[in-house]
Amino acid sequence: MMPSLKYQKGETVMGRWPGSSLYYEVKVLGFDLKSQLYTVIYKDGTELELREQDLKSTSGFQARSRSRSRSPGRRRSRSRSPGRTTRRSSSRTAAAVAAAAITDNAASSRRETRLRDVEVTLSPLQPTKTPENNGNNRHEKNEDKLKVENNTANKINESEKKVEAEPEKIQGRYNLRRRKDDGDAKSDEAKVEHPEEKEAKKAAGATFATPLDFGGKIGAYFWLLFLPAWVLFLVLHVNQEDPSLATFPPPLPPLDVFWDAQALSFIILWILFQALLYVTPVGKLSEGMPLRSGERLKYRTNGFFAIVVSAVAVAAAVHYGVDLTYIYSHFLQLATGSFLISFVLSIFLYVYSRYAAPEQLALGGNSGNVVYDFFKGHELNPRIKNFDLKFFCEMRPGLIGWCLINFAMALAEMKKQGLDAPSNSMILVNLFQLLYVVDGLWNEEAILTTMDLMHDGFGFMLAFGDLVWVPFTYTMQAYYLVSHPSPLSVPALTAIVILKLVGFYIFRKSNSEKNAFRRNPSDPKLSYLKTIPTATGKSLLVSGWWGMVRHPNYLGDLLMALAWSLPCGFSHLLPWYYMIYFIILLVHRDSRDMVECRRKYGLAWDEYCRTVRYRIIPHVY
Ligand SMILES: NC(=O)C1=CN([C@@H]2O[C@H](COP(=O)(O)OP(=O)(O)OC[C@H]3O[C@@H](n4cnc5c(N)ncnc54)[C@H](OP(=O)(O)O)[C@@H]3O)[C@@H](O)[C@H]2O)C=CC1
Ligand SMILES: CC(C)=CCC[C@@H](C)[C@H]1CC=C2C3=C(CC[C@@]21C)[C@@]1(C)CC[C@H](O)C(C)(C)[C@@H]1CC3
Repeated sequence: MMPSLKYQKGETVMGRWPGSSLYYEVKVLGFDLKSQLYTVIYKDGTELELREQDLKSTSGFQARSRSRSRSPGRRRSRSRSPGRTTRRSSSRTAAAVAAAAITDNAASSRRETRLRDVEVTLSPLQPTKTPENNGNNRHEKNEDKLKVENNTANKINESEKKVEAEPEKIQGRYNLRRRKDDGDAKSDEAKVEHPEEKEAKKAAGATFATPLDFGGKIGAYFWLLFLPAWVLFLVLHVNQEDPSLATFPPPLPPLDVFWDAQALSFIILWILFQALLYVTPVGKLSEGMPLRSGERLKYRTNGFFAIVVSAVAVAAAVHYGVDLTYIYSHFLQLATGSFLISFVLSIFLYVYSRYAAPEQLALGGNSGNVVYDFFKGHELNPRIKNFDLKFFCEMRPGLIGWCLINFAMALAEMKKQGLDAPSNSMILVNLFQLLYVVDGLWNEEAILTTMDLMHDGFGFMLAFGDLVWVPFTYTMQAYYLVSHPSPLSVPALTAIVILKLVGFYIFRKSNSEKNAFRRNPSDPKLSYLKTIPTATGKSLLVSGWWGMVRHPNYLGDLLMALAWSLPCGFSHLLPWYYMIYFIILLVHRDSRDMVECRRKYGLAWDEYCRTVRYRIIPHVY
């Protein structure tokens, strides 16, 4: 029993879908005094947390005529209603709706049919205007007040073929979030929000979290210590004459060897140089995916410009006598300097996030545990004015620095081995990884639809990953080749190049296909693709690359990783480190994504998984 509460445990009431005015039948499971939120469960088993204002007694609802609900005008107004969301529950609720959407549909064998061009048809009910309704949600008077029977809610009506319409219209029909063209989000919010709602929202944002990853709170301590230790191990290990497991662990140098003020200042200069290029008003301003608030951030996607200018600057420096092999000889000190910067940045990010609005926090980094949130990233998109720290760090200093380090290793190899030109293996590693980075920067906009940008907060994991892990461990193959020549026969070289190109083709095509689809689902160029609609407004691709396996981009990436290690031969495990790490990383990312998508899309995701059975490698995994 929950005394003196409006709704009691076990009671069946109507719960609002945050961001819309749709109501679903839910059962009250509990009430959290601290956050002042009710935990409710939908008929499909999805749990979420709602504020009292978003719950209504069932008696206040009555059935609405079907024809009214289907009128395009009404549909439009519904999709455009202000997204006064309960942040804490929005994504789980979306899953609930998605689940409802597919319930009636799951049994039918839609897999063989063309899955695109289907319409989500709601069977809504309208609440009568009871004093309770009016009292709790005054601002809703002008909204459609709808109740949807949970188990019959969003029928996939195959008979009603949706005409290939302009994207606006299609999004208007499905997208239940606030859209940019609905006007200024903040002013709308201001119109409808009451002080007590603000408080509830604050609480919602402050306490909601998705399930903990990476071993939870204890895991966060572990990773905080393990990741820097592992980089240190690799750097010391690769520096040995014999980097085999027989010389494990590598000897630890005296502490003063780690520190070099000059190395630190070079790193700072490099980051500032990249920051300068980032803010240069050259290149496109791209829009990110809609945030929970419905807002879309703008990003300066001038990465290709940045790498071209950086290459010119590096070439000029070499021309004027700068010895880039400094990077090889001071690798440890440069790594230490980068680590310090990433650590200080992470502390800044965490402190900065304490001043962020609840809706700006990352759901996955909002556990309430300082260490976990520090590690995972508390704020989703920390920005200083328009300078997006996560986007910048992920795409610029580390990524372009990776190519710079590889180039320096090629020069170091020539110097150390007395060569006039780098070895074939070194050229392959340099060109392959350069292609990877240049491609990432050329298609920089595509990163806006990846997990890191959409879901992961910016904290130690990514700051360290971007500034230390990428430049100082992804360069292991090139570093290894400096003192461990690995000659390649022509057939071996040809086979490796083919492998790289096949991997690259799969990687690029699949990433571009998803990115194009997410940006404009009704792009005529994608009209041949089959999709599963979900009630969140987004559809899932079930043919093309994303119909082959659930992560075709990971498959391409893994083939490329193999092509990066093969030129180093099989004498040591060290150059295979990236391949091994990458398998672990991508399998874990795939699992994280499965959990996230299951939560977002509910049964529609299960339907996708039934249709596309393999995760990364067709018929294997
Ligand atoms: N070199 C490196 O160190 C690393 C490279 N990468 C590479 O970065 C790229 C991005 O990877 P990552 O961010 O992990 O994941 P994805 O780019 O694959 O993004 C996953 C998201 O795509 C959407 N999605 C999933 N399935 C479908 C579908 N069937 N139809 C439409 N949309 C779908 C979902 O988001 P929603 O539905 O919300 O849009 C899902 O959350 C990959 O190529 C990966 O290989 C990644 C990590 C490290
Ligand atoms: C163990 C640990 C510290 C994990 C951090 C993981 C990060 C190193 C990676 C997470 C996702 C990444 C991506 C790229 C680099 C590595 C990180 C930051 C990426 C920028 C590489 C270039 C690609 O073209 C890409 C843009 C698709 C890719 C995006 C994901």
